[in-house]
Amino acid sequence: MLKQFVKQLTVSSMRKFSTSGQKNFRVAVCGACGGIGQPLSLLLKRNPLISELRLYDISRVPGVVADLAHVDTKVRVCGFMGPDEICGALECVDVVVVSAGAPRKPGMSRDDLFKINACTVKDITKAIVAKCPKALVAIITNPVNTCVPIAAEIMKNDGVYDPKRLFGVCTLDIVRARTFIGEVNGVDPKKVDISIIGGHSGVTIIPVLSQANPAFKGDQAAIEKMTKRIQEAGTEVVTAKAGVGSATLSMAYAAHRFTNSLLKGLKGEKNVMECSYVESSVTEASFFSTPLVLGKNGIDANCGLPKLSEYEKKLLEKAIPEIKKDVQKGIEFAKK
Ligand SMILES: NC(=O)c1ccc[n+]([C@@H]2O[C@H](COP(=O)([O-])OP(=O)(O)OC[C@H]3O[C@@H](n4cnc5c(N)ncnc54)[C@H](O)[C@@H]3O)[C@@H](O)[C@H]2O)c1
Ligand SMILES: O=C(O)C[C@H](O)C(=O)O
Repeated sequence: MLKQFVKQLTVSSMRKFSTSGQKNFRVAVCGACGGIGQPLSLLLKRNPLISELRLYDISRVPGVVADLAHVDTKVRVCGFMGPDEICGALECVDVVVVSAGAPRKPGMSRDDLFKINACTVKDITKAIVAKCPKALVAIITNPVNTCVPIAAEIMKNDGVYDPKRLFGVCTLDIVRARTFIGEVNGVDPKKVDISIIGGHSGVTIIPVLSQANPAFKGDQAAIEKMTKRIQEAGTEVVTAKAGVGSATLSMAYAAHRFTNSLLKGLKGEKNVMECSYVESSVTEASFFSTPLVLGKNGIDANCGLPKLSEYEKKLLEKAIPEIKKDVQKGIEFAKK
């Protein structure tokens, strides 16, 4: 019955659109009915670059689709529920955003989610390989540092891996840094330009405060305090939510910003830049986040390491072994 309802709402989902036009991209959200997936889908429903939004989850899809479909924008909303329907969700999409998987509870590290989420990422990647191997793939699911290498290995095994098209979403770290620096500097957060390099967990999150624009106002103690606040901001939310999840609204906002940048790049817009955790030769870690220029094929250029202060160089030294460990864990899991 439920499945029939979902299918009714997907009647036109298989209609093909040319992606040579500039504003008719198809985007799939995997984990669309979750805490991040729902507000993210709402933001995407309002995005003028999107013609079709495919919502995939293992439960609650009919209700979310019926609700979202009433929003008065042109974006067509289609629902797909359960593993039997994932292929329909991914057929010929341009961008896949993956937020499927469990969030942290207080006391857990992101790495503690590995056991629960690694299989989810593996299964979704297999479907991506089968149905939309050329799509840009943005992974939100934690632990990002490990989930992205898992997806890369699965794609490699099937001979469809293109490192320019696979991204770990770290945009929430940037969004937070802009907010916190805006508060301290007394400026509009939207005017703050900051890069965050490394990965997306604890000490692997390296805010490059020395290059912030406008310059970060504060002595070394203030720099260290701000660095720690940005590194621990996810835990701040997990603690405040007291067992019912982690960041969802700010994450949906950040994921929409990142997805929109991917779409602007695909559309051919110039100078689209985002930091993202991708395969990299910039440091010894084979995956690493640095500022990237986005274009029609995903990554156009990796801008490499920004200039670092002595303090940031020490943060980098500490982060690299952690990221290498996280990457290795993903590679070993994918090989099993
Ligand atoms: N990258 C980041 O900055 C960042 C920020 C916040 C949260 N996260 C991570 O995002 C993930 C999702 O968080 P949330 O708050 O939305 O969690 P949630 O539990 O509210 O939602 C997750 C959704 O995924 C669905 N799901 C589970 N297994 C699935 C599968 N195999 N296929 C399809 N859907 C499946 C669930 O049904 C649920 O609707 C977590 O792993 C969390 O740690 C990452
Ligand atoms: O902290 C978490 O577990 C979720 C996410 O990675 C975040 O940074 O908010």
